[in-house]
Formats: sequence, structure tokens, C-alpha cells
Amino acid sequence: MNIHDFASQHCQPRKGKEHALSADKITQLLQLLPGWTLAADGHAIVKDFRFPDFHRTLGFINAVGFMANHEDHHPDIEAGYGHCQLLWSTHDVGGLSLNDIICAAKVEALLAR
Ligand SMILES: C[C@H](O)[C@H](O)[C@H]1CNC2=NC(N)=NC(=O)C2=N1
Repeated sequence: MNIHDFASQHCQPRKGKEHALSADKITQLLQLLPGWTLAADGHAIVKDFRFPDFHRTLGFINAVGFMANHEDHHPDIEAGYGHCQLLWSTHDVGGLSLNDIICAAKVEALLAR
């Protein structure tokens, strides 16, 4: 499986600990996602994105938001004039699930050219 395989999947309702990814699996999957790292608590993946100006930052946030609503899976977003940090975690699982990997891969696809 590569990043494109994940980007072409859709989020599924995943609720409960049985959907949590193991630490080994997370390490393996993070290697497919350039620039994404495990949050300090191990329960989320994060990446910082840089943009030349506010309207490009906002355009990115809107594109991510549209995708997130479509997938019914939503990131934490922190942003400023030329930067945006995305954090994916599955609240219904209390950690990381495949939904987070799929959404991070979809974000990379948004930026690919
Ligand atoms: C009912 C609805 O599908 C759930 O509340 C979804 C919505 N978006 C979500 N987003 C994230 N990041 N984690 C969730 O567990 C989650 N659950």
C-alpha cells in the first residue's frame, strides 16, 4: 500500500478501541506520509504547512474542511497568516485509526501537482 492507495479510500465509521492502530502500525504508516509526525501523546498525527499569504492559507483550510465534511472526519486546525497546522486523531477511538491516515493522505493529494 502506498499513499495513493490511502488517498483513494474513504473514512468508515470507526468507534471503539478495536479500531486503534498499534504503535508498530503507526510507525510503518507514517513512513508513507511525508512530513507527518506523531504528536507527543502518541494519539494524533500532525503536520505544519506554510503558505506565502493569508488567502492561500485560507484556501487550503477551506479545501481541507470540504474534504473533512465529505468524509465526516475532522481535524484540529491551528492557523495564522501563512501557516496552518493540521492534527488528525479519531475521537471515537481515543487515538489513531485508519481514518486519520486516509485523511492525511487526502491532504497530501490536495497539494500534489
Ligand atoms: C457521528 C460522526 O460520524 C462522528 O462524530 C465523527 C465526526 N468527525 C470525527 N472526527 C474525528 N477526528 N474523530 C471522530 O471520531 C469523528 N467522529
